[in-house]
Amino acid sequence: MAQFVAETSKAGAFVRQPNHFTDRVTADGSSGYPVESGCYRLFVSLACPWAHRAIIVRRLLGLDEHISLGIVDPIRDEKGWRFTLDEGGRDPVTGAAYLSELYLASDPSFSGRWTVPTFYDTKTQRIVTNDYPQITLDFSTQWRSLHKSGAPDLYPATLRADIDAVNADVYADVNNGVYRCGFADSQQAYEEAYERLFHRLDVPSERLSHQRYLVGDQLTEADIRFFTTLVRFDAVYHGHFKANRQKLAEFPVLWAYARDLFQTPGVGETVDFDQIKRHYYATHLNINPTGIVPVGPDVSGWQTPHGRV
Ligand SMILES: N[C@@H](CCC(=O)N[C@@H](CS)C(=O)NCC(=O)O)C(=O)O
Repeated sequence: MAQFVAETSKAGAFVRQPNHFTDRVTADGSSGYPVESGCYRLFVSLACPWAHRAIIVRRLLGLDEHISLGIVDPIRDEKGWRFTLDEGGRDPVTGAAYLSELYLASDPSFSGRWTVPTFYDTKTQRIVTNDYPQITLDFSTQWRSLHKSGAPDLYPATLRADIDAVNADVYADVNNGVYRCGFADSQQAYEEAYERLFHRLDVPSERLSHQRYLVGDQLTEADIRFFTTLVRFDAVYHGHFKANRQKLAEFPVLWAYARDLFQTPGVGETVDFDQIKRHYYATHLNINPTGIVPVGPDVSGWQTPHGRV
């Protein structure tokens, strides 16, 4: 039985649902949602790689001063993401007990999965977007007036074409590729996803042996997107999703690269291995019916010197 039946093809491959809310916050406000400090709330799970991108970019750009963060319980129940980490089991800003309440208040006909990240406007009390690839690009380009001084340019105009090309491959074969391994409902779909995943890990391994970052000589959106999958690799994807040709720690270049990113101020602090493991192992019960969460791996290696320059 597939993890998500509605998102499984006849051949047993996982085909991710499209994003439903695709409005945008813009610098000039032409979208109806202007950039404004203190108005918007980002709902995340610390376990979720798509949400993790937004957490990291928000932090690196200093937008944590301007966009509040709502964190759901890493373990969903049959009604989805819950605010059980908050006092009284309700999000303190919206009063919601479940993220689904915000989806249905924004669109009563919504019938897909309620997903994080969700970007919410506290003024109109509506979801602006759950379009995760656009959220971080807009943080970089539209929210510039509120970036902290010295914030990195994670999506520089001159590198955008390269960043977009790398992101497209990494999305298909790595970010979503691990899910295509884990949620495959046939041997063939799993093996295809597995081959593509490890091919796509071998290619940047070569590139990263002579350059510090994926595109150009600076940290960009491409590195953040790659990182959120790499940091989960040994803890969950290797075992739970059967992405097990190698562990990340067995790829010398990629492992050093990932540690370099982890040790970048603002990045490692956003990683919560406990919530990551509990979410995957205790939520996808089709894959792990006992719900037992593994004790390992030892994550102390993330702090060891990476030696990259
Ligand atoms: N919005 C995208 C990606 C975001 C996403 O998949 N988030 C996961 C967590 S990593 C989620 O919220 N899943 C909720 C669910 O499966 O019910 C999608 O719809 O597939």
